[in-house]
Amino acid sequence: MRLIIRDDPPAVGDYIAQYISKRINDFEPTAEKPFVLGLPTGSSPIPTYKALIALVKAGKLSFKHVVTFNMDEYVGLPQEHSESYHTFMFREFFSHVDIPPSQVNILNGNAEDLIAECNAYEAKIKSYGGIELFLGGIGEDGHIAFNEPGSSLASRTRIKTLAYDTILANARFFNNDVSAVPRMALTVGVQTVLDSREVVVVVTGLRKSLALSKAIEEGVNHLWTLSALQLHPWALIVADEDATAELHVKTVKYFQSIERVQEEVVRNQEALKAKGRMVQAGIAGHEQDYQE
Ligand SMILES: N[C@@H]1[C@@H](O)[C@H](O)[C@@H](COP(=O)(O)O)O[C@@H]1O
Repeated sequence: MRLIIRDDPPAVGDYIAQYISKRINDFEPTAEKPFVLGLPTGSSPIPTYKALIALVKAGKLSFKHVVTFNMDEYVGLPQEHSESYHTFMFREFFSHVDIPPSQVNILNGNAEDLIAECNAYEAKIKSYGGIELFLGGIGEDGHIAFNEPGSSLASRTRIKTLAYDTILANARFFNNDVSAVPRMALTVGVQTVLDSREVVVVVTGLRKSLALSKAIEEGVNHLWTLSALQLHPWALIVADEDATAELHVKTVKYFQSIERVQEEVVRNQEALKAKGRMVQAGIAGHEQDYQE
């Protein structure tokens, strides 16, 4: 796992957008071989979405051959409701980039058969050969997607009852009316996230600091579902300074030293590539990056 620390949410957003952009561009997606991207909602990814939109507008990135799968959706909230994750995604991101709407996948929380909807979602992800990169956020209780404390770490897409903490936290999007927050959601499982080839998680703000320390400084634990990332071979958390408040100085220093080494490795790899050796050795793109 790697942890990158930046000063504030906009700097976190810029870092992640550059990172995702590089991944997509290196992948060279086509209609036959699209880049499959998992996406979250919430306020934390908004700076990333803004920075990705800017890259598209600058002609440096295209979503034409990207297929997306969103993490979750409320159950029973009309799709056109201002706080449905469907509305959120089009408002904050999809309407501003060149992705064909037919390549956007979001769980239908109003499906007649919710279990069939979840199973079909898993099957559709599989039909694309899995998710290349899953971007995620976390709740204050360390949940990823809507995998609330106590969720099975082997879980897949399913119906979830929201934890009281999450209902309270999300009431801010419903005029602070707790009774207006849906009680259930459809969500990808922890295992669905772990199955993707790469996971990138944005963690910003002081209110996420306890969850971050629980997830990376303690053991894998179903009460802090983000901690399952410790089992992933290619996981990256990008946090702002505020979110690191509960971490040990030693932890922060360790990850900062990794970042320095990583920069050096990437520089060396790029120098080698420039000399044409990488191509001969058959090493290209994704594999050349440094991983802890
Ligand atoms: N289901 C979503 C999560 O995917 C998201 O990570 C979390 C945090 O939201 P925010 O970024 O607004 O703190 O909110 C909801 O619970």
